[in-house]
Amino acid sequence: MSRRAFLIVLDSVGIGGAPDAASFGDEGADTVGHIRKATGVRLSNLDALGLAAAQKLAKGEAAEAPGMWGAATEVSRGKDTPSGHWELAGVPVPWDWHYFPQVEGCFPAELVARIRDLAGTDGILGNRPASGTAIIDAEGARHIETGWPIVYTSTDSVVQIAAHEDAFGLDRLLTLCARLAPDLHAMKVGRVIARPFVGQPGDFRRTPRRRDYAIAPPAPTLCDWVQAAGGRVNAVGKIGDIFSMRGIDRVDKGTDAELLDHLAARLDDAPGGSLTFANFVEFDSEYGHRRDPQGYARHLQWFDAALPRLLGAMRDGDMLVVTADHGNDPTFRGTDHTRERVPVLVAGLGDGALGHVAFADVGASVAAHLGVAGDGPGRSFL
Ligand SMILES: O=P(O)(O)O[C@H]1O[C@H](CO)[C@@H](O)[C@H]1O
Ligand SMILES: [Mn+2]
Ligand SMILES: [Mn+2]
Repeated sequence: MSRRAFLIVLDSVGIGGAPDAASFGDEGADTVGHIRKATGVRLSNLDALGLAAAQKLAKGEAAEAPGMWGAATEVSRGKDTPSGHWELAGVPVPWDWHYFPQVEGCFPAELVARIRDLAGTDGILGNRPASGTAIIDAEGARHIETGWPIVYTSTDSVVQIAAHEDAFGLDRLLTLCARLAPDLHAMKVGRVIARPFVGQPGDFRRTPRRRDYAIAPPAPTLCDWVQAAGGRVNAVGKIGDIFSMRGIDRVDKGTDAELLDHLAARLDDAPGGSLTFANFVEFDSEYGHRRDPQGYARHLQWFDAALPRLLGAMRDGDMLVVTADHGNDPTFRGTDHTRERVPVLVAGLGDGALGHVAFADVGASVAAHLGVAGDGPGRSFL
C-alpha cells in the first residue's frame, strides 16, 4: 500500500484556549467559538472529524467524540503565518521577529530611502500600520497621481507594499519586493508582501496576484524531509511562498475556490510517498482581518460542504489533516491575528483521540505516516 499525506491549513481558523494568549493581548480570543456564537453556523462535516470536540479540549473542557482529533499549542513567539506553518512542519521559530512600532512613520529613514531607491520614486505613501483594504481606499488616488508605492505594516513582522497593477505595474511591484526582501530578512522581518490592486478611486480591489517574500525557515522542514526521502511535495496556495520554495516541487495558486479544485486534482493524481500541503488563505485575508464574522461563517460553511468531496477522493494509505496556523477572531478588537490553539483533525487513520499536541507533532506525524526521517522537537501522535 503506498502512502500519501494531505496537510490542509485553514488560515487563521483557531479554537481559542492558548495558554499564552494574555501575553499577546489576546485573552479570550476564540475564532471558531465566537463565529459559532455570533452566527449559529453549522459545521456538521468538520464536527464529524472532531472540530467541536477539539474546541472544548482547547478550552480545558472534557470532550468525547469519535474520530482522530486534538488541539495543538504553538511555542514560537510569533502568531503569524510563517511561524505557524513552519512549526506545523516540525520547526518552531527560535528567534524573535523584528516588529515595526504601531505608530505613524513606523519605518526608519534608511528603509524609506531604500524603498524609494528601489522603486525609483521621490517618496512613499503610507508608512504606518494599517489594514490593507483601508489603506488602498485612503491612499490609492494619491498613489495613482504620484506613482509612489503604498508601504505599511501590521502587528505582524511584515512590510507590505500595495501598488496598482496598471498605474504602477505588477512586475515592477514584484521586482521591488523581491529586491527589498533580503535587507528585511537580515533584520528578522518575516515577510515583504506585494499587494497588487486594480480599480478606480472609490472602487479599488486587491487581486489574487499577491506575493509573499518570506525569510527562509530556520532548519529543514517536513517539506525538505519528504523531498530528501524521494517523495514529491505539492503546494496548493501560498505554501511555496511561506517556505521560500524550500522542499517544494509544484505550486498551484488561485482563489480558495480554485485551490479546492487543485487539491481535489492532487487527491486524484499525487503519487505514493507524496505530501500535498495546502493553505486556504481567505478565512484570514477576506474575513478575519476584515472582522467579518458572517463572511467568515459562510467561508467555513463552504469548506465544510466541500469536505465530503475531499474525503471521498481519499484512497487506502492516505492521511488527511485539517488544521490551522493561528487565530484571527473576527469578533475581537483590532484587525490582527489572535494567539489561539488550533484544531488537528485527522482523516483516514481511524479513531483515537489525540488530546493536546504540539504544532510540531503534526509534521512529525505526517513524516511518520510517510515513513520519512524527521528532525526537531515534534513527536508523532500516530
Ligand atoms: O490588512 P492586510 O493587508 O490584509 O494584512 C494582513 O495580512 C498580512 C499577512 O497575512 C498580515 O500582516 C495582516 O496585517
Ligand atoms: Mn496565516
Ligand atoms: Mn493574516
